Amino acid sequence: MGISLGLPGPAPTDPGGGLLDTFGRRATDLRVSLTDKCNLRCTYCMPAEGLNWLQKDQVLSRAEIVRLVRIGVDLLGVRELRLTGGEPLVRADLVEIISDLRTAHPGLPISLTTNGLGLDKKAARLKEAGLTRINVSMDSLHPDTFAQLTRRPFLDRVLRGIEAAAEVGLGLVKINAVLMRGINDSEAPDLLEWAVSRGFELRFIEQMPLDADHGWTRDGMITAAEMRALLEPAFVLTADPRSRDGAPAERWEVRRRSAPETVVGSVGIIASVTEPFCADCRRTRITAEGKVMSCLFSREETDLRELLRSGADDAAIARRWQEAMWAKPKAHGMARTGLGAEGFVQPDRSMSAIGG
Ligand SMILES: Nc1nc2c(ncn2[C@@H]2O[C@H](COP(=O)(O)OP(=O)(O)OP(=O)(O)O)[C@@H](O)[C@H]2O)c(=O)[nH]1
Ligand SMILES: C[S@@+](CC[C@H](N)C(=O)[O-])C[C@H]1O[C@@H](n2cnc3c(N)ncnc32)[C@H](O)[C@@H]1O
Ligand code: SF4
Ligand code: SF4
Repeated sequence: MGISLGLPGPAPTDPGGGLLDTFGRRATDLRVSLTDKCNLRCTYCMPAEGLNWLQKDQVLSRAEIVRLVRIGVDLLGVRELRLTGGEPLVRADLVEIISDLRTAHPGLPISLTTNGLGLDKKAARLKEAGLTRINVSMDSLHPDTFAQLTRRPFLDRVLRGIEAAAEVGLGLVKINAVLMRGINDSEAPDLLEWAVSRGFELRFIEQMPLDADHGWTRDGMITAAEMRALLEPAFVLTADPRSRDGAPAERWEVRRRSAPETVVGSVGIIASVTEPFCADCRRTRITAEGKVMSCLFSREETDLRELLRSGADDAAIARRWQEAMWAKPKAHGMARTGLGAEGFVQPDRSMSAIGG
């Protein structure tokens, strides 16, 4: 695939141009999906029966991942790396991949987004291999609600994983919770109390239309404004003075209403639907099978695996990556923001198959 028709001129081809798009944004934050497989079936992401998993040889190998990251960092201005999936912990060579990446890039921030299953056994090795930080997804502290949302009864195992990550010092542990109406929305204050009392940074996430079941509706989702209202009876939230710096999460300082003089932590709200942050988007994604997706909602994908496997040199791969990013849509895969609005088409890929 080349440059989209109608773009103002060709993509910059000197590597110094970085991963620039036609709206002047430069991607410096690389998200690599290590696998499409997962051991949970979250209702807002996967269908109950799972998906047609990629064959082993369709998935990027350890060496291919390391090479792509090196091209991103050394030639294209990537400054931060996130490993995700699917569920990255199901990848047997995860520790080795991180270790290779750390050896190649001693100063690169490398973080992992995971559902936490099996993290209790791997946290120490991940830290030793050079992982900088970790985000763990956990939507509920009630076993039944957790099982309803993930279709698996594994809350205890996730909690053990979070504890282990904190114990080995995997940076500031962030917890991701998608709020779903009538399921876990009433739990928002309890989740926040749990997180601040343990020193974790909780982030509430607006549900996006990226579920394989296509069950998302604009009216059904919990908005950022509702999230803040849900927290208000128990907490005072004030804008966090730290710079947002292109992050999806808008951060708020948290004080308990019962003791409003003390800041007890911070909470993030990720409002991809109602308060989008596309104008400052710095992301480039690579799927588990080696396709560049310039936006979570892109309908265009650019294959790098074929180049990797056909002997192309680094410069050719960098150029194809630059072309893909040059064609990045303005917002939400379109020329304007508007998830669920008229003209919006949900991508064929669900969140797990993109790399959330
Ligand atoms: N619209 C949109 N939402 C995103 C994007 N990247 C992540 N998100 C949302 O943000 C949530 C949290 O992502 P994480 O992988 O935990 O990390 P992060 O918030 O990007 O990064 P850190 O705060 O630095 O850890 C995801 O579950 C998505 O719902 C993006 O590029 N676009
Ligand atoms: C796709 S998962 C991949 C990593 C890992 N399996 C996990 O769950 O953390 C990454 C993040 O995407 C979020 N996510 C999945 N589907 C979503 C959706 N439809 N809307 C918003 N966030 C979603 C999950 O809650 C999780 O925090
Ligand atoms: S959100 Fe993460 S844990 Fe849940 S089904 Fe999707 S990939 Fe798996
Ligand atoms: S929807 Fe696309 S443009 Fe908007 S923040 Fe996400 S990846 Fe960036």
